[in-house]
Amino acid sequence: MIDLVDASFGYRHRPVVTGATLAIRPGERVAVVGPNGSGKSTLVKGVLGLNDHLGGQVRLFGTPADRFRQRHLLGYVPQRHTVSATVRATAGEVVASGRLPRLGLLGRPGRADRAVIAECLAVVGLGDAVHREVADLSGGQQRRVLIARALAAGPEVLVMDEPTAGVDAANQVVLAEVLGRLVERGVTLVVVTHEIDPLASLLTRVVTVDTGRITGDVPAPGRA
Ligand SMILES: Nc1ncnc2c1ncn2[C@@H]1O[C@H](COP(=O)(O)OP(=O)(O)OP(=O)(O)O)[C@@H](O)[C@H]1O
Repeated sequence: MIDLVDASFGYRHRPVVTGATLAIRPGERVAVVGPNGSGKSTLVKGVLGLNDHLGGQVRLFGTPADRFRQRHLLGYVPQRHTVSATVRATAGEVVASGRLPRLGLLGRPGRADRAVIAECLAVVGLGDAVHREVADLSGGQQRRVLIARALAAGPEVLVMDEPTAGVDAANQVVLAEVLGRLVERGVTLVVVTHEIDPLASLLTRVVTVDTGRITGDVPAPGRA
């Protein structure tokens, strides 16, 4: 699904991650760990085409990244605690924005799209929040709205940047349950995280990044 060979990524032509070789297969649940500033976000953003690809190969679903057009197959939950306090929108509207890549020429959601949007909110445990303003939701709930938004396009791989950061213990359990439901549906997960423990039962593999390099790639604890 994701295949990097000696790949480098960075910003404004300055490399941050170099020599990254990594293959992620369907059904894997991969944690990306490492110190602050080591390049974890840069690595996953590079896979998603959100920064500069400065060298090496990136293939997505078997296609070189620069020719890959099925972007909806890769969902992304960015590193951000909340949606945005400056945007007034309902949870349903935010999730609908994630459906845009799958809408037809008219760009208006039909009945089937609305059903997908409702289902995505249900998967993240917010089935009753479709008409609620996101600004009125807690930080953990807003994080789950962002996961639902990423799911709305029907991705096969979900890349999440620190989904549990800044979320209290109770909500971490809820988030882990949400991710467990995604795993049951066969979604492949790539999760940048500082906290492996809340996700331990889900993970199959742990990739370590340090000073811009992949320095470790091992089965998750208990899977060796
Ligand atoms: N948009 C950007 N423009 C320029 N440099 C950036 C940008 N984003 C990150 N960097 C730099 O890239 C390096 C790695 O940052 P990155 O966010 O990938 O690390 P990280 O491992 O995800 O860190 P954290 O755990 O703190 O989120 C840092 O030196 C950072 O300053």
